[in-house]
Amino acid sequence: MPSPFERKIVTREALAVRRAELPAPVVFTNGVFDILHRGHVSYLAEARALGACLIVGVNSDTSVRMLGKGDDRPINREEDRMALLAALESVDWVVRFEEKTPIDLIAALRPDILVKGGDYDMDALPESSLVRGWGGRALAIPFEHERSTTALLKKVRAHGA
Ligand SMILES: Nc1ncnc2c1ncn2[C@@H]1O[C@H](COP(=O)(O)OP(=O)(O)OP(=O)(O)O)[C@@H](O)[C@H]1O
Ligand SMILES: O=P(O)(O)O[C@@H]1O[C@H]([C@H](O)CO)[C@@H](O)[C@H](O)[C@@H]1O
Repeated sequence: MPSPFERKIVTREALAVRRAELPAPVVFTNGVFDILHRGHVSYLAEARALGACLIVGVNSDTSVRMLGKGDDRPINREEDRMALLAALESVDWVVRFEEKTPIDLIAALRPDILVKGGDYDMDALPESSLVRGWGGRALAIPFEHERSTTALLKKVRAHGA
């Protein structure tokens, strides 16, 4: 039987239908979240605190392979990455996207606030212009903890060598 938190995992279509009844401001972020770490959970908590609900767009496995992160990525398959995110208190909804970028998903959900971590220059992202186009905000949350999936994998491989 699925865990209760798995109810947070929904399709783009189902969430778009419910968009009008979501508590505002609606915050949106996206990413691969291949090996969940402290940097992720801290920024997701901060993102949630910016609004009344948080939607996380998650790259499908096919979509991750388009990003060039490495032949062995993702390490964790999409169902697992989405379940871990859904188990977090800060996360209200988890939605998979199949494309290389979350542009179509953002256009379907029209969030009030778009958030990424501090490794992104928001002014350089087409997603930011999209959200700003309907009066929304786009901002990056500065890193509090220097962590990354890539660094963790390097560490694991160095120990295994
Ligand atoms: N250390 C961190 N602190 C805060 N936010 C982070 C951190 N690392 C990543 N993020 C944010 O988390 C989201 C998902 O990032 P991502 O999956 O690329 O994490 P990552 O650990 O950097 O992975 P990879 O090493 O595979 O690129 C992005 O919005 C990114 O800006
Ligand atoms: O986990 P990542 O590498 O932060 O996720 C990517 O973010 C991209 C970003 O929103 C724009 O460069 C996005 O295009 C990509 O699909 C991943 O979600």
